[in-house]
Amino acid sequence: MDIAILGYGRMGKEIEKAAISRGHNIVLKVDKDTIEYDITEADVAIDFSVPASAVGNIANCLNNGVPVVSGTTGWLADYEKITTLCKQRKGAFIYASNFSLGVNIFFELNKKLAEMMAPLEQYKVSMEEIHHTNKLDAPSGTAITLAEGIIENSAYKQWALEVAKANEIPIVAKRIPEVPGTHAVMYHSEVDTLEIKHTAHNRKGFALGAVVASEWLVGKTGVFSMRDVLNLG
Ligand SMILES: NC(=O)C1=CN([C@@H]2O[C@H](COP(=O)(O)OP(=O)(O)OC[C@H]3O[C@@H](n4cnc5c(N)ncnc54)[C@H](O)[C@@H]3O)[C@@H](O)[C@H]2O)C=CC1
Ligand SMILES: O=C(O)C1=N[C@H](C(=O)O)C[C@H](O)C1
Repeated sequence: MDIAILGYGRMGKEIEKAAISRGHNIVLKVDKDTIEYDITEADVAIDFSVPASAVGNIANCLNNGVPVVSGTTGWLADYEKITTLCKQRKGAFIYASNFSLGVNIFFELNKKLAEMMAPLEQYKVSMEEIHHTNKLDAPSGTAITLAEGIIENSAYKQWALEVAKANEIPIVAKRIPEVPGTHAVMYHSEVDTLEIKHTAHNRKGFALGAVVASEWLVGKTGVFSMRDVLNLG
């Protein structure tokens, strides 16, 4: 396939390597100083840019009939606007806060665990995410997806950064140089702590997942998630 990379930063460069290793061509590399480009040169576009540019980049793909995979986090206030546009244009779109296989299995475990812990009032949930110091958003998109998975399956109503009220899930966001991404969900009681944790050792899993998602998306119409790509039900 001919792939456009929108955002040629840490992830854009990793996606380029993963795509080439799977036999694809990179026909466009768009970054903040790219003045003009024709997105229709690509069979599919993969956006890992910055929160402020993601919506414009995705809309440009959908308006030009190019399927688009989005991994950029921090723009979800406009998610409905994008999914509406995708349906209007009969386009193809996937967003995932995290494209790695391990985290997508972690998402499923987290939902199942939340369901099991929900009746046990002696346990209080909390979350921690750790990322490199260049990250623009907090909490991470992955932490938000994990919190949403708990909210769907328990009496918790909302998440909050650091200080949480009753019925809110407290998320601590730490920034430490070079950390690719670590997420933990903890249930504390007076007698013990139950913890599930995912630690990314590098960015290869995110990149491979995004390329696999782009291969899966081409030829389809609709709004999809990694659950569809990985057939997780
Ligand atoms: N969903 C997932 O699996 C993952 C998501 N991410 C997310 O991907 C995004 C990018 O992460 P990194 O590559 O680490 O950041 P980065 O800062 O290394 O790269 C972002 C790039 O986007 C460029 N950019 C700025 N404006 C642009 C525009 N208008 N069009 C195209 N590019 C533009 C920047 O100049 C920069 O090169 C972040 O939102 C991050 O949270 C990161 C890793 C995994
Ligand atoms: O910015 C990053 O680096 C990452 N961002 C994603 C997120 O916000 O969850 C995914 C991964 O944790 C790395």
